[in-house]
Amino acid sequence: MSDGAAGAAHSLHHSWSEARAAAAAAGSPIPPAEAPLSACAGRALAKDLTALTPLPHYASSAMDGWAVSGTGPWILAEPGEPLAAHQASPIVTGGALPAGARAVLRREYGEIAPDDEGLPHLRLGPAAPPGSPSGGADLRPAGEEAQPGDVLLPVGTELGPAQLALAAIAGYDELPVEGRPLVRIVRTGSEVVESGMPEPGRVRDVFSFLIPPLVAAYGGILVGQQKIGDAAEEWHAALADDAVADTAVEDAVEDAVEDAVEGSGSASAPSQLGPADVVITTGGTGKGESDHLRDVVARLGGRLLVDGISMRPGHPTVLAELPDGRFFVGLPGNPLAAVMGFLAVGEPLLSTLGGRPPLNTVELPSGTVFEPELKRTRLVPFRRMYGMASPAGATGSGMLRGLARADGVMVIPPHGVQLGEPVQVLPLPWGRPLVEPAVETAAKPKPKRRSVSSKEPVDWSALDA
Ligand SMILES: Nc1nc2c(c(=O)[nH]1)N[C@H]1C(S)=C(S)[C@@H](COP(=O)(O)OP(=O)(O)OC[C@H]3O[C@@H](n4cnc5c(N)ncnc54)[C@H](O)[C@@H]3O)O[C@H]1N2
Ligand code: MOO
Repeated sequence: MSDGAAGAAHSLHHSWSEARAAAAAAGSPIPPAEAPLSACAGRALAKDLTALTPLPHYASSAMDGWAVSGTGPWILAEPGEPLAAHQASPIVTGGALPAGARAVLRREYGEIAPDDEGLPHLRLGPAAPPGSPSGGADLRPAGEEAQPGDVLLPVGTELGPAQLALAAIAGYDELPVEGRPLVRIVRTGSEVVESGMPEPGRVRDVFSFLIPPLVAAYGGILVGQQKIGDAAEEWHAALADDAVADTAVEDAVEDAVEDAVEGSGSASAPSQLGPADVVITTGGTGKGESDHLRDVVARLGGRLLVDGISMRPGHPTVLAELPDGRFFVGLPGNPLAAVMGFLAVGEPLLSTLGGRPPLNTVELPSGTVFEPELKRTRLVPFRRMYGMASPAGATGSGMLRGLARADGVMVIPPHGVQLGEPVQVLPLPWGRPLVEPAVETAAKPKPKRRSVSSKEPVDWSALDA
């Protein structure tokens, strides 16, 4: 460890609330930017999305059949050629209407038969409704959905599948979206294995499952994951941002953004290196020989903002800032400690960078007594039972059973908590809601009985009442 880092470490030991405040104040919201459509899922539009052209942008057929002009019988013209009166040409659903077409005759309503001179012509078949096709039948006029300049989606709209589909059909390849932090995860530890039941001394990786959903829940976009061992040079190579100037790597990152968005929160997240606003490391926060985080921060000219938090578990958590503007969030290797470290500094940092307020605690009555434990906040996974927060059990720093059944995390102050006393709690993104959803008590008005005309669509909504 360098002198500078060691010197800073002592004075940077924060309380739980100081650490959260320091992380929230460390950065400022990332400005809006254009992003490829494939990287926009879950993000909010930074400007109104307007129609660039009429929607649809050309007049087309809504049915397979013939585009026709005037009344039948019709002389057959080549597909796509302009039609004069009493001419028709074959057309498929979605096909561009030829100039002069006034309607579409569905395939099942027409038949091709020889005329008096033995030439094939189109006439109405026996199944055709009388008078068909009426003018405009089975056409999709250009601009029937929107005119150029119409607002398709207002600023602030969260982009989901339907909104992205609308943007795509309106011809957009990129959208202006709210700024969101790009996040890279570097998992460390030569003892960590990725599959199977490891031998003693080795451990199965948990962070590829735990961290990506936390990143996504608090507004980060995962752009890459990497696993390294314990060598100092490996750490340095992984955390130095040499990759930024490398266009091949930038391409890889673009692919990674797409993969991360498609499989958001999945364990099969990409493993490419790439530029990121925030790098989250796991393990190596201790002061052992294989713990290099603080050294690398010092070597890269960075500054420790938080170096240890008076909390349990997760006390060795680190937050650092680099001269290139990146942040490092150093999470302890113990699984539960890492989640708590993430809640302490990762969540407020990502929320701020994404332009959102940090997560708020809510109050629940404590289902048990916590004796005082001076100078240390305890973070305890709990289950909501009968409206109270009850510790989930098996909540040691290296354990996961408690977390696996928890709805949220109790923030126990150093002076302890009495049974039934309100305690601050934080939600977990995968937990049940911490507050019971309000029960709807107002009686719904009884739907009026009315006769249903066979021509009107039937309103089945009364069945939902
Ligand atoms: N002498 C001291 N030793 C330790 C202290 C201390 O104050 N003095 N603090 C302890 C506390 S508290 C914690 S928390 C850990 C922090 O450890 P590190 O962040 O340095 O992490 P590692 O030593 O690399 O690993 C700790 C533990 O976590 C397991 N691990 C690591 N990565 C993974 C992973 N991807 N999936 C599952 N488990 C993982 C690793 O095998 C170790 O068992 O330090 C204490 N020691
Ligand atoms: O702070 Mo450690 O996180 O208790 O195991």
